[in-house]
Amino acid sequence: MNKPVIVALDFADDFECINFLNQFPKDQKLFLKIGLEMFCQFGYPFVRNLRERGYNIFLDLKLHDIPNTVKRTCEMIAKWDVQMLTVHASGGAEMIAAAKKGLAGSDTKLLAVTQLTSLGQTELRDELQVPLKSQDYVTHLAKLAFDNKADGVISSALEVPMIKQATSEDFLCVTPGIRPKASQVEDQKRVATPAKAKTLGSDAIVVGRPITLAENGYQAYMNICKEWNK
Ligand SMILES: O=c1ccn([C@@H]2O[C@H](COP(=O)(O)O)[C@@H](O)[C@H]2O)c(=O)[nH]1
Repeated sequence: MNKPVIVALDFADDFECINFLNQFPKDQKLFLKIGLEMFCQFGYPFVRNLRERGYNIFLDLKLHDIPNTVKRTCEMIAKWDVQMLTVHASGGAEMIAAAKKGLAGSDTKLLAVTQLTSLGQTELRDELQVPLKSQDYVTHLAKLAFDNKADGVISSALEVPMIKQATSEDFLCVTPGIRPKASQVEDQKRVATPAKAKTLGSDAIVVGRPITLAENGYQAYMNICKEWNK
């Protein structure tokens, strides 16, 4: 897989989303992330519609439930021909393994979310009561995901070298929390620029608001691609 810039489609309505996509040239091969906001409103027909238009799809549902429920959900999603799906690594070894079993026979990559990029060291310690350093916690969850046959993880770009060292160079590190130098950080805590993510070895970056809220979304996307592909 080429190292893609994945655009997070966090829109309140599908009309706004399609208008956004119409800014891009027809032959632009886009990798799109559908998250909870759009999936809860528009469901599978929306996913199918975008697949039929030729887009690659990262379905970011962050599943987190008992193993049987996650497995049965993954069996359904396995029929949807999406390229990536997320579960929470903190759901545990059995749940991650069950998700992978559910996806058997499909080409969907299973990615486990480690520590959300909106959580920093303070939140980890004071709110979640995890006594580890953020990088160690992320690496621990990544190792759990690797040992239970996930294809990769979601982390910040900052942890990628440690994750690759603890798992394998081929273990996918897909990194949100990407902020080009000039943009606001908003609710993200562990952030990196596209250039920094590339240097650190991310396999794909996920970018939402710096593109979707830009005055010219296409130009913002192209600027990020230029920095990422340099
Ligand atoms: O740890 C995580 C896991 C998922 N996300 C998702 O990525 C995008 C980021 O959007 P921005 O607007 O670029 O902040 C968003 O859809 C999140 O749900 C994440 O940010 N961090």
